[in-house]
Order: sequence, then structure tokens, then C-alpha cells
Amino acid sequence: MTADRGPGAAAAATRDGLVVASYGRHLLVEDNDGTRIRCHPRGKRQEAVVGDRVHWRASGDEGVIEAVQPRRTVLFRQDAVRTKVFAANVDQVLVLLAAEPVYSERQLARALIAARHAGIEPLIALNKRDVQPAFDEAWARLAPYRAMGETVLPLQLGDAPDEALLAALQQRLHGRVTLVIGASGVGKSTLVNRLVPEAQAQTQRISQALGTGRHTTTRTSWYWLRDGAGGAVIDSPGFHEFGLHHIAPEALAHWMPDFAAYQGQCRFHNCTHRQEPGCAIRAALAPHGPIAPQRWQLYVELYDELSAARAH
Ligand SMILES: Nc1nc2c(ncn2[C@@H]2O[C@H](COP(=O)(O)OP(=O)(O)OP(=O)(O)O)[C@@H](O)[C@H]2O)c(=O)[nH]1
Ligand SMILES: [Zn+2]
Repeated sequence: MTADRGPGAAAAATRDGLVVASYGRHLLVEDNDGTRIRCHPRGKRQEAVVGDRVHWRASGDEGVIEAVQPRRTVLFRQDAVRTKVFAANVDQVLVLLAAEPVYSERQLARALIAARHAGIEPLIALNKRDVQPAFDEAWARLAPYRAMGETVLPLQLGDAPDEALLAALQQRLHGRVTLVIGASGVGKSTLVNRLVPEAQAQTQRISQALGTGRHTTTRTSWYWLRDGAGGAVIDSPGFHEFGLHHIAPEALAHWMPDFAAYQGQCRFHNCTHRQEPGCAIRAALAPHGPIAPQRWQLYVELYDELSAARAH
């Protein structure tokens, strides 16, 4: 706790807190004793997000965020127009997919690149194992991701839940702060409610505190796992279109583990892996090597998109 040195003898001292929910410009901050208080940012340019450690000061029955502490990690997207920060200080990102609706590999690939670039470990889970043959087909489509070393876990969260599969996921969440992302309908709410049985009640309390009861589904929230190890999950609405404009096209391959394995092996040191002769990555495309052809297509598409963005 820092002593107040600002003007006005009546001003409250600043306190440490954790941002546990955000809705628009309103934030919910958890005090060290677990109390939650609605806070506003000080000034237009300050952007605190869920997971941020902040200094805040009570002001009436609300609070003002005075400062955002340095972030260990930050996950954001950047498109042509703006930058949007999803969450701060997360250890891993859980990309939740399901047998249905059919997932977009393009979105998956982008989310993984964004996570790796941010220094955050990704984790993939495929839900609805009971939905066949869609599950097996989706599982097969994920083969390139398993081959490049990503962790892919099966899940069955629905009416006939498989507890052993859930336990395997819980093991990976233990003691860590995990941001959960997934498209509508994959079972994200079901998962959060299984992991944090009091999540619904918590959501209601948060909504009341924020006075935004009508918008409960459009908010990012932090839920303690109560695992005795400081673990938490952050539920973030929607599957974000990951704009990757903050990544240089030449750096893309570095954040794709199947490509990175061949780094430095191309004939030209500045090979873009698109049409140059002697490209080690193109030589490693299936059936000659282990790289799935659609990964190269995704790469070229992204490379062109990022190059075009930089030419503007
Ligand atoms: N068959 C089957 N259905 C499941 C499974 N897990 C969840 N569901 C169902 O899938 C539907 C969507 O689940 P939700 O948890 O609401 O999905 P969500 O990702 O939160 O979707 P939004 O609320 O739209 O963001 C629900 O009808 C669930 O009961 C599963 O393992 N198998
Ligand atoms: Zn190359």
C-alpha cells in the first residue's frame, strides 16, 4: 500500500488490486481481501484489462485506477484500425474447439501465432467427443498441430460428461492463469461452469456490481479456480478475429513451430518461403516432408496480408 501524497488531505490512499472483469470503460477490481469494487480508469488513454495488477483509490463508493502495473504478458490483436488488448498476465491460452460447429483452421492458426508471439503457451481442447463422426474428423484435422508439438486434449462436457477427460484438462490449468477462447457454441460456458461451479452466481454478482445486467455475455471475467495454487480462468466472449498486424511478415515463420524447425536451412538467408528456390520449408511439405500443405497456404495468405498492411 502506498501513502497518499497527492493534494487533498481527505483523498484515500492507493491500494493494490486485480482487475477481474471489464465492461466497456467500467472495471471490477478485487482488493487483496477479496472485496470487489467498481472502478473507472483515470484518463482516456489508460487501458486496464482483466488480469492487470493496478493501483486504485477509493472515491465515494467507487474507485479510480491510478496506475497499471507492468505486465508480464499481454495478448492483443492489431488490425488496420486499432489495437485491442484481451487480457494481461496470462500464462496460457486455451483454444476451445468442438466437433461442431466445424472450426476454422485459419482462426486456430492465428490464435496460436498470436499466443506464441506474446510468449504465452497455447493449449488446444476439442470438445463434444460424443458427436460422431464429426469428432473423429476434427481430431484428424488437428494432426498437424499435434505433430508440431501442440497439446491437444479431447473433451466431453455435455449431457454425458467424461470426468477423466475434464480432469486431464484441470491438471493443465492447475496454478496457472488461463485465457479461454472459443467460437459460439463450442461449450465455453459449459466448461467454465464445470471448472468453477459458482461461476454463474459470480457472474450475477459481477453484473450487479457493474450495473450491466443486460450485457452479461459481452464481458471478460476472471474466475478463481480455488485450486489452492492461484489458478484462474478468464472467460472472454467470442472467438476473436486475431489481427496480427503487430507481427512482421518476415517473422511469421518463427512463430509457427512446424516452420521454425527449418529456420536457417533455406538457400537464401532472407527466404520468404513463398517461391524462392532452395526453400527448406517448401521442400518439407507433404508428401515429401512433415509440413501439412494447408499450413503453407495459411502462411502465404498471412504473409501477403501482413505485407499489404505494411505497404500502406
Ligand atoms: N453433444 C455435446 N454437446 C455439448 C458438449 N458440450 C457442450 N455441449 C452443448 O453445446 C451447446 C453449446 O454449449 P455452450 O456452453 O452454451 O457454448 P458456448 O461456447 O458458451 O456458446 P455461446 O454461449 O454461444 O458463446 C449446449 O447445448 C451444450 O449443452 C459435449 O461434449 N457434447
Ligand atoms: Zn524458405
